[in-house]
Amino acid sequence: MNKILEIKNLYHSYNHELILENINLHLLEGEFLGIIGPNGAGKSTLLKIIVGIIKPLKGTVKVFNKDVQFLNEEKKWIGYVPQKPDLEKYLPLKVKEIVALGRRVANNWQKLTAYDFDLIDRVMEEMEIKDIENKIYGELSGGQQQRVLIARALAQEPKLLILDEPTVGVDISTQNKFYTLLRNFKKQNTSVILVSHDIGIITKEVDKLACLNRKLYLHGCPEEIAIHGTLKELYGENFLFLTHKEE
Ligand SMILES: Nc1ncnc2c1ncn2[C@@H]1O[C@H](COP(=O)(O)OP(=O)(O)OP(=O)(O)O)[C@@H](O)[C@H]1O
Repeated sequence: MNKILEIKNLYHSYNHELILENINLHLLEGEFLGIIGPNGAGKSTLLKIIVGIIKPLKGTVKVFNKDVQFLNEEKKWIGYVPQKPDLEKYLPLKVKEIVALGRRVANNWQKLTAYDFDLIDRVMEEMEIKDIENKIYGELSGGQQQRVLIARALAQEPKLLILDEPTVGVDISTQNKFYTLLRNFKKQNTSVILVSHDIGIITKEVDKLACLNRKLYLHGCPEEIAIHGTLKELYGENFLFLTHKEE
């Protein structure tokens, strides 16, 4: 199977403080990787490096077998839902216009076709925002905005979908639909990287789990890795709370 992502000996620092240390991981086509770790562990930073927003201090990051800094056309195959999007940018836009932006990236800013419009409608229906398609993004609730951003990424039909805590502020019913959607992606061979604090759900849904706290503690199948000991190491005794007291 094709390698979608390969990270080797990655380091990153902010203001001389090491945030990511010797990270090595890879992702195959159609795989679903979950990343967990406490606040400040470097998860968002790692995603930003994978997307190419931040240049790492050291190490290599290959996406679609190419150095991420040199991606051109391939950039449109990456769908990214950031944790804290730049809201100002979208304020005057309607919901359907933001979702269409995702589609425009994918079709190289050409005139939208019937297929594009159909897809935009479909993802809005899937994320249950069709009824608010004419509302202004900046006037929506946090959870609604999050659904719009997910729909925008889906409209890109990405080969690699990167989600930074996408279900924060989203109600349970939408969360469930969202995870069903992610399972469908797997069938279409889309690779997914999901950062979440919901360890209960993430360990159930993903193929591979990466436990990060500046270093990568574990990277493997959730069933195979000794998650109990690692969570304790990552989170301290509070890990029981994080795992819904199931451990
Ligand atoms: N632009 C920046 N400049 C300086 N420090 C930063 C910057 N971005 C993040 N940091 C710091 O780097 C560390 C890792 O941040 P990051 O957002 O990657 O963590 P995280 O694991 O995503 O955390 P959370 O779970 O709270 O979202 C934190 O200590 C943060 O304060």
